[in-house]
Amino acid sequence: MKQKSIILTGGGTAGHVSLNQAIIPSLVNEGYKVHYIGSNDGIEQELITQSFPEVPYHSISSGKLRRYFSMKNFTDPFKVLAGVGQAFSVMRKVKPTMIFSKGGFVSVPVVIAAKIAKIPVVIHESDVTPGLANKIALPFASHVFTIFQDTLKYLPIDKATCTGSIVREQLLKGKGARGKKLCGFTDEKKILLVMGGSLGSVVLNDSLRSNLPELLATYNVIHLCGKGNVDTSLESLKGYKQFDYVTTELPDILQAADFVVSRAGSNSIFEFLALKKPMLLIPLSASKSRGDQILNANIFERQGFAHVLEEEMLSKSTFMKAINTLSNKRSDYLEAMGKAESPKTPDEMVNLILRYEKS
Ligand SMILES: CC(=O)N[C@H]1[C@@H](OP(=O)(O)OP(=O)(O)OC[C@H]2O[C@@H](n3ccc(=O)[nH]c3=O)[C@H](O)[C@@H]2O)O[C@H](CO)[C@@H](O)[C@@H]1O
Repeated sequence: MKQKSIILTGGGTAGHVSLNQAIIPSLVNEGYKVHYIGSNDGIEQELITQSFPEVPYHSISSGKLRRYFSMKNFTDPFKVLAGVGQAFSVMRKVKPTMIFSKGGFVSVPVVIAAKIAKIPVVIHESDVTPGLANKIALPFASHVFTIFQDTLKYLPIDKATCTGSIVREQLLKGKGARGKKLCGFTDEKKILLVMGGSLGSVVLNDSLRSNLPELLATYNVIHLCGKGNVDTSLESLKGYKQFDYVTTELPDILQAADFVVSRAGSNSIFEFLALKKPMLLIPLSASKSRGDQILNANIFERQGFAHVLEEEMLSKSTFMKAINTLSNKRSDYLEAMGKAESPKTPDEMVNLILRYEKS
């Protein structure tokens, strides 16, 4: 029997790739030949080709979908059109039984091409409110899966299902001792992990660094600061370890951490929840985004998993005060997180997705 193929897409930031990384091993176990369509300059190319060399990566052209005025708004539709053509020819060659899209700009031409090629599309939305790319993709999709229950109210009732979170299995297998060794931490101080999402956050980086002398008196700090944001002048500081972006090291680093300070991208916060890490969330403000992280963060705070500090309220003193709250209420957060639903396994998610493939 001929091996079945499936095409995954999604990118722009790691938040639009994480779930794909999680399900690739399960799809391969199910006997599928997995292909990936992404852009040629997005983070997805590195994440997929480095971890899954057996997955053919097809890069296409795609345009950014902006909510603001830019001259590029006149040229990008042509890039999207070119991307549709490129994605269509990949589909004719690969003949997939379905497309799974995790969103992000690059997924738009892929989903449109799938409609033209009459290939079923399933999409996934991990934030409370659907992102722009997924909103555009929705009419072309057979089904949409969500992590948050609240997302269902923004979607057609007959084609949406909430599955809860899925965390890549590798992240659950870290060793704290290895994480500490990697950072060169030898004393018994608690470890604070600061992570500004997959791209890093200048706001979080600045807040942390302005409080470092005070923080290092009590904590060891691991800082995932984003590509190009390592401050070499701080490299010799005892108890402070910076990385721009980590891949295979992340499970050990997460395991080593006692607390987390983070943006509120949905993949990250569900990973912290799965690993029971009390978290201070500083969501990306509504002035810089559609406000999705604020909604994600508020839901976590209501459930007792997180303390939230709005970006507009962020200062040297509110940052330190929030860290103290996190530390003082650590056992309350752990108790609430202990009662949370466990994430779905990648195998369970794959079984749900494959229900929509072309027979
Ligand atoms: C600026 C922006 O558009 N942010 C969006 C983006 O965030 P972003 O891409 O930051 O997404 P998430 O926080 O959801 O996920 C980040 C992923 O990167 C991984 N990671 C991070 C740092 C690192 O060094 N190594 C590593 O592997 C994390 O484990 C996680 O799986 O997508 C999210 C999910 O749609 C949205 O909620 C965010 O609003």
